[in-house]
Amino acid sequence: MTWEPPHDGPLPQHHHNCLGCGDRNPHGHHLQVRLEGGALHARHTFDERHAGAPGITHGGAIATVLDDVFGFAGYLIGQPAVTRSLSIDYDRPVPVGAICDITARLERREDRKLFLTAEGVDASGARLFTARALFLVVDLQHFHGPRPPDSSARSSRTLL
Ligand SMILES: CCCCC/C=C\C/C=C\C/C=C\C/C=C\CCCC(=O)SCCNC(=O)CCNC(=O)[C@H](O)C(C)(C)COP(=O)(O)OP(=O)(O)OC[C@H]1O[C@@H](n2cnc3c(N)ncnc32)[C@H](O)[C@@H]1OP(=O)(O)O
Repeated sequence: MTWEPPHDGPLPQHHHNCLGCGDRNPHGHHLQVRLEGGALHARHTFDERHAGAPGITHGGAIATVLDDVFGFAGYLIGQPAVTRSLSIDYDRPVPVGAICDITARLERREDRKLFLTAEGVDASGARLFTARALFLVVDLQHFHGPRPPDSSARSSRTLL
């Protein structure tokens, strides 16, 4: 079967329990990631569950969201890929409850290595954070380790 690049629009979640994008993870961010002109986009609002200092989003929550948005790069190339390295510059505090627009791009590919960049901005366009990541393409065997007991969470609408 020939793989075709996806069209602009919403991309499928990684799987239902994914911490970033899974629709059935009660602790998840429920990200909805879209492809727009070759870039990955997510509009997200962190809430009180994601606070570090009062009213300010925890840096780890931002890292989770960035990692997951980068994880959609697999859809750009038609192969799964996982994080090998993730680096974040936190430029400004991200207020809890404020809209955050995240854009990630695949800058280049070298064999299995995907070099990615991302930026998050607030509603006024001010930069909140930037990030770089190295993802490595893996085969589906990579995911065939121990499985969660609730295998019913998988469906044909998801990859895993
Ligand atoms: C059939 C159709 C499929 C269609 C698929 C479509 C879409 C896919 C969608 C979803 C995929 C599914 C879900 C996952 C996606 C997202 C979830 C969010 C993201 C995550 O949550 S994901 C979990 C966290 N993640 C991990 O759980 C990884 C743990 N880890 C490992 O499993 C191994 O670590 C592995 C396999 C990554 C690599 O292991 P390895 O042994 O194969 O590779 P190695 O380490 O040797 O590195 C290879 C080359 O990278 C160079 N290199 C290494 N580090 C570097 C650095 N920092 N800077 C520059 N270069 C570097 C080396 O120097 C070498 O370079 P060279 O090849 O040139 O020698």
